[in-house]
Amino acid sequence: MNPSDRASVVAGKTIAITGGTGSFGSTMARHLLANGAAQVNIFSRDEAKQDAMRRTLNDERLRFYLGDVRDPHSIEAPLTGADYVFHAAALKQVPSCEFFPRQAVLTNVDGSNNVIQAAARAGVQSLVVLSTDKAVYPVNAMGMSKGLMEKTAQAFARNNPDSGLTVSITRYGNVMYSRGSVIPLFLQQIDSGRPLTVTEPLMTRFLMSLDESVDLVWHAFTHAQPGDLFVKKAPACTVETLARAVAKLCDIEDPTIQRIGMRHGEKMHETLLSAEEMVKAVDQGDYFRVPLDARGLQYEVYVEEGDAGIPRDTDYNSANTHQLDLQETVATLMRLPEIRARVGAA
Ligand SMILES: O=c1ccn([C@@H]2O[C@H](COP(=O)(O)OP(=O)(O)O[C@H]3O[C@H](CO)[C@@H](O)[C@H](O)[C@H]3O)[C@@H](O)[C@H]2O)c(=O)[nH]1
Repeated sequence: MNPSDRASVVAGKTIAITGGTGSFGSTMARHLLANGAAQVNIFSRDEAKQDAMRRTLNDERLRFYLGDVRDPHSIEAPLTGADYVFHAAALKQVPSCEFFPRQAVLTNVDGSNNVIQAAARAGVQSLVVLSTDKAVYPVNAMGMSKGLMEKTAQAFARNNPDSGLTVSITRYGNVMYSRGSVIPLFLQQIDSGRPLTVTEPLMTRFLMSLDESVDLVWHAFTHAQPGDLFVKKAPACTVETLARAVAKLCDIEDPTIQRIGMRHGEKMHETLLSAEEMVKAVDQGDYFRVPLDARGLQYEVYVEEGDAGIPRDTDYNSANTHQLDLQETVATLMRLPEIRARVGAA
């Protein structure tokens, strides 16, 4: 989609973003304002971040709402009059959700359901909920709660075919340089002369930039049918390659690597689409779209009339996607503004 198409979609519209002060939310807000949105409602729990965003963006089309997705009343005001909603509010840290799984359920499952119900009541046209590769074949509480959020969104679409609300889902992998993630950690370790802590050298992760995650959400909300799920195709690399690439950018050819082992709830490889989803996935070039399974519970009808094929494809994971080598990983990192600023490139 080119920039003028984006403008035609959001010009004059009101858009609400839950978790709007996070890195996704604030980047999306900038895009929406630049494309002529009439109003952008930022909903989050963090008054200090809201104040900082108000000062930094300094745009009277921004409205700020304090609240928590766990509190259904607090969501009503920012969704009233909204045409589109992006639901990014979540508990996202894998280790903390392992220690407090009930908190993950309250925010990621119940809170997301509150957002979906409030959006339907408010007459919102399109709601995109943000999920993660960790929701597929989940092994940790964060991924399990995000998986249930996806099921809640799909069930809403299946159970409310006459609703004016289109709910869709985007899943993405690791967003490079996101707060608390491994790339800024490796840079800190280099700065303080410490070894680079690598969990398992051969562990792989999909790599995406923040801009690519925003592109995916744009793609979803301009192409979605109710209940659709979208992923963006992405390359991956091993964490050892990532560590060596970050070191190389700092002119260190042979960094000291300390192996620390897997953390709570981690997987060796992440999966963006399960084998079962790959069977149904529509290849849209840079994206896969997985349509809603809109069947009811009377499966015999579908076996006689429909496709009784058994899922037989393989999943789309961070070990079978394109693997970036050291040079490619360096080049990928160099596309990030934070890295370019750091190494003094133009
Ligand atoms: O000291 C460290 C810390 C992490 N890692 C590895 O680096 C990779 C990335 O780790 P991290 O940046 O902490 O991200 P993840 O734990 O993979 O989770 C991130 O990526 C998810 C998408 O997969 C998001 O949903 C989460 O919110 C986000 O924290 C993983 O393989 C880790 O094992 C290391 O090697 N050394």
